[in-house]
Amino acid sequence: MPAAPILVAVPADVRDFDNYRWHATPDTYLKALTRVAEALPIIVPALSNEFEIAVLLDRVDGLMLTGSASNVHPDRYGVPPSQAHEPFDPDRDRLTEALIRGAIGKGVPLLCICRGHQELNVALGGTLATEIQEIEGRMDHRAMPNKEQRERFAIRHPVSVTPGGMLAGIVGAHEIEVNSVHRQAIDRLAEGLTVEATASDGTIEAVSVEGARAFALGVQWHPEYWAETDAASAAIFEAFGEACRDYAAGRGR
Ligand SMILES: N[C@@H](CCC(=O)NCCCC(=O)O)C(=O)O
Repeated sequence: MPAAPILVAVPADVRDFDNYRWHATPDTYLKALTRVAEALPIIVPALSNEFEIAVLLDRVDGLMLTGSASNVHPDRYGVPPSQAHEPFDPDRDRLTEALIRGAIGKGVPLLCICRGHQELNVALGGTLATEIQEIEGRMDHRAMPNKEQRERFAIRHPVSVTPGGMLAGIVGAHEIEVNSVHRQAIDRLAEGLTVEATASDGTIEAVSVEGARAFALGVQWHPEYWAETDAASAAIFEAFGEACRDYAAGRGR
């Protein structure tokens, strides 16, 4: 880790355990940021009514959204909520929507993973499909239930990377193997997003923000899980770290 590392904001999930309400984020994302992007992660509590988003964004060099078992509340994309959409984390939804819009507006580098990729689409006006494994022609993108993390993240499938796109430039391949731990996916793509990768069943696996002033990428899979061992996963975190360093240098940090 450099002496003056870049600072990357990581919005927290809200979880209740041990008789407390926690604002927390999984360690895999934090280690991928420190070890591969060479960034210092700053976990941001999902208390967006307690501070100014703009003040936070003024102080960080990047924003990374993690995956989570919770789903974006369907009210945010105009679909009536049902049990199939649960569980929810409304405080995270409120925080991430404001951060995504603020980061894109300001040109802060943005990496959105799994739930984060779905949040990016919703924040820009798109919608999500739920329980996609029940839709005719779609694959099962869920992890095996009740297994250890090593086994849950072991199931891979290929994704086709859009030739000439931002992701292709990062991973240097037309096809990569990705892990898959989700049951929702982008349904209507938000205006302003470009598809960067798709699965063979048509699932949108990666997007970028058209005309973004900095790195702005969403991936439906989990590069953080293999960031130290898989070339494509490492390349995504390295490129994000580089973009954050460029952004920091551009504003004299
Ligand atoms: N909840 C959404 C997002 C999926 C996601 O972010 N998965 C990360 C891992 C969650 C886990 O470990 O269970 C969906 O299911 O599509």
